Amino acid sequence: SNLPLPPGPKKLPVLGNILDLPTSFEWETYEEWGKKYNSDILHLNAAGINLIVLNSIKVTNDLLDKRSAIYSGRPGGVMVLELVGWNWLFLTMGYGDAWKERRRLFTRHFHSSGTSVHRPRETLFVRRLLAQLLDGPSKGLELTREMIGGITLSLAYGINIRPSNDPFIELAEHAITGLAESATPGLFLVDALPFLKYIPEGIPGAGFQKKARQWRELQQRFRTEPFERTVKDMADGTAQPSFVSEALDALEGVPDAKRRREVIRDTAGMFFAGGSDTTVSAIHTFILAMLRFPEIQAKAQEELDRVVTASRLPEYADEVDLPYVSAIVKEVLRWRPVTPFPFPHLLIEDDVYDGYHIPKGSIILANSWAMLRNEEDYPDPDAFKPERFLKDGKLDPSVRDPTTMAFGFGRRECPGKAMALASLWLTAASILHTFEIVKPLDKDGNPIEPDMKYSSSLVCHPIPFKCIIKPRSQEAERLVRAVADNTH
Ligand code: HEM
Repeated sequence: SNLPLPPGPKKLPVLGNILDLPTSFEWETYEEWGKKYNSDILHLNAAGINLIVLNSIKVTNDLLDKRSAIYSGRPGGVMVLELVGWNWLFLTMGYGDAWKERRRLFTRHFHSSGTSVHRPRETLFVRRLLAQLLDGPSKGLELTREMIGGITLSLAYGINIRPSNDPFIELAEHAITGLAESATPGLFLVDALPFLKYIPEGIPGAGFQKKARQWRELQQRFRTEPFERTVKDMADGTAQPSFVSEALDALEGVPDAKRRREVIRDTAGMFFAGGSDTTVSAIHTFILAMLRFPEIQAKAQEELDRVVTASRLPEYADEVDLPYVSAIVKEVLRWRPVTPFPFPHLLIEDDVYDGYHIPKGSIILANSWAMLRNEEDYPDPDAFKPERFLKDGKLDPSVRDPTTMAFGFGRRECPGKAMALASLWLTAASILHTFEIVKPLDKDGNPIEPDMKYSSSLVCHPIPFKCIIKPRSQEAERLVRAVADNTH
């Protein structure tokens, strides 16, 4: 093409920008570069690989949404993922038939009966969480992580998850730690240096080889063990309804059943792989924000007391009458995005945009972090301010909804969005209604302030912090125990 590439930092021969590329909190550097080069679309080159960074909602919508037929690939042959063997997750698959088949299977499960598939199970697990918090007020972070793991595994496999130390949750957690680490955006650059692949394990600096071997073993167990358990439970007649049981039932008499069974097995893995760490990150940010801003917590509790009253727990049907709680959920997703850089897309054909040539094979990085903090839509973006979404006591539809950016874009948009929002909303409403989130005290009786730091990875988490989640009143404690007794 005779057209120029989008602007970006000066490139060295062969290496391109590889020496300039940030390896942590990349989204912040790319936002700064956007300002420096006065462009919402940037071009970088990592030793021959074209990277296109999109820093605004307009450019991202124009390309990833409106031209999604050519912007929905995934960078193939990501070496680290291949080494660990995660290519069976459809999150990592290119835009082709294998991806389409799995994505269709996944979404059909939720579309057929909508929210009734996941909400009852989410309600059960959230209520169980409340009872567990009574006995472990300082274990909020661990208990919410186990709860989300339980919801995703239960919906995928119908396995009866133990309230704590469940072996399937532990296996899945360990396996996904490997995925999260190996999929960190900076590590994509290892692909630009393919010789790293051949360095023997013992050599210093090649530690990732050894890690990759351990991660591979866990990945293989995660792929098969929970699925085989459901198959066994179905044979014994003890299986609870789940994605796997319903999809396998529908296979009766279908040709090609062996291959399809493998497709079902691998699609089921996406529930935990896509839905666990992400939703946990959002819930932990919610807890952190409530700890840091007690006045916002109190306002939400005032709303809950008025609408739900102390005699019962919040339910999904209350959502429309609890705009402040809903605004908190939106602000959680905006203020500290779970995936500041969603999983990269790949452009599968040459394209032209705004007078720029965008080469086929470019890796597209949509900077959700920059979009969710743009000052035009969200003045004073650093502040945690649920009020920005409200007008006259209602959600204000004229304020851009962060959920249109927090869950990715185009045909690759997160298919678990509704489930994630439901889990997050009910957890937030239920904890706020019955508990108070407070800072623990040090030995001198002073409150321990959370340091508000975050990890830099594909899925970002607050660095673990201390908090106490204690019942708001004896009445609240009695209510939680009574409901828990009825749920078991
Ligand atoms: C707060 C929670 C969540 C957030 C922030 C989140 C965010 C994302 C993002 C940003 C993507 C990439 C989109 C893109 O490429 O443009 C994605 C993909 C995906 N998510 Fe989620 N997600 C969440 C929860 C869930 C849940 C609960 C599930 C399943 C039960 C799930 C399943 C998936 C799957 C299967 C994909 C791959 C889609 C594809 O490549 O076609 N996610 N998610």
